[in-house]
Amino acid sequence: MLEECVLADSIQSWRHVFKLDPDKELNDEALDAVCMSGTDAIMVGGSSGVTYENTVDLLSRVRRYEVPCVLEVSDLEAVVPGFDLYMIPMVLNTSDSNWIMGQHQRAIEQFGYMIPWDLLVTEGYIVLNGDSTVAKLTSADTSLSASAAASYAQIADKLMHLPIVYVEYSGVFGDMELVQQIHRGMERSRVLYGGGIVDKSTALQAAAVCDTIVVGNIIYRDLAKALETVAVKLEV
Ligand SMILES: CC(C)=CCC/C(C)=C/CC/C(C)=C/CC/C(C)=C/CC/C(C)=C/CC/C(C)=C/CC/C(C)=C/COP(=O)(O)OP(=O)(O)O
Ligand SMILES: O=P(O)(O)OC[C@@H](O)CO
Ligand SMILES: [Mg+2]
Repeated sequence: MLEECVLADSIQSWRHVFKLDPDKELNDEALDAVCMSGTDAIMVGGSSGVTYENTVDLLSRVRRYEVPCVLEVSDLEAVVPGFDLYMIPMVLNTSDSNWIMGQHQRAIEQFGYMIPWDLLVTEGYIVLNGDSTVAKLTSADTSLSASAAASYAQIADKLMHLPIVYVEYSGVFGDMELVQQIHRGMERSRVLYGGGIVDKSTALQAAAVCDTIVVGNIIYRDLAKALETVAVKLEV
């Protein structure tokens, strides 16, 4: 568990994050390897099939370890108390305001005084894999040029002062030149990159052009390869 005074600031030092999906099975041995890997944080989240029950279950299992554990909120029904931080996505490249601030407005109205504001960290999402669940769910405009994507990132950084720009290619390895162009334009926002990191090589390529890499699906497909990606903490 993180000390309260460093909670939201701690994201500034993250180089590597494992994203665990409550809707997917991971046995105790695999979870032990992930939590003891040296990763900077475990992010719990998914864009479908996330429930209160499977989120509580995963949190309680990760809590056996010292590693920070944060919830990426994708469904209000699955907001569980007890995480170190709550990451709040706002999708920048959609014209559906529901995913920019509609859900957020309803969440704030519903949770009201219960919201631990100091624990909330907003992520400006730029969703770029048109085949991903998250792109379909949010009707994201994924056919962006590098300069268009970089402009969205600048809105997050310079107009909205968001702490995080999340370049989301969930499921495929993205365009590293585009990610680099986004990263070069940032003054304050930290750039998280996720999508198709499947081994040390892809991890190193992504880590070279962003601040923090996020490794997801490969955990469930080839754990040894997933664990290789933590090497970016030493090599970049
Ligand atoms: C007491 C206590 C703990 C109070 C809680 C305080 C709190 C957190 C209050 C809520 C405040 C708030 C403003 C909440 C926002 C609510 C909400 C639902 C916002 C919408 C977020 C959003 C834009 C969701 C869209 C989907 C998305 C971007 C999900 C992120 C995760 C992601 C991309 C997963 C990867 O998905 P993918 O690989 O494509 O698909 P699979 O899951 O199938 O693999
Ligand atoms: O599952 P992958 O493709 O590793 O993507 C990680 C993360 O960005 C998903 O939200
Ligand atoms: Mg996924």
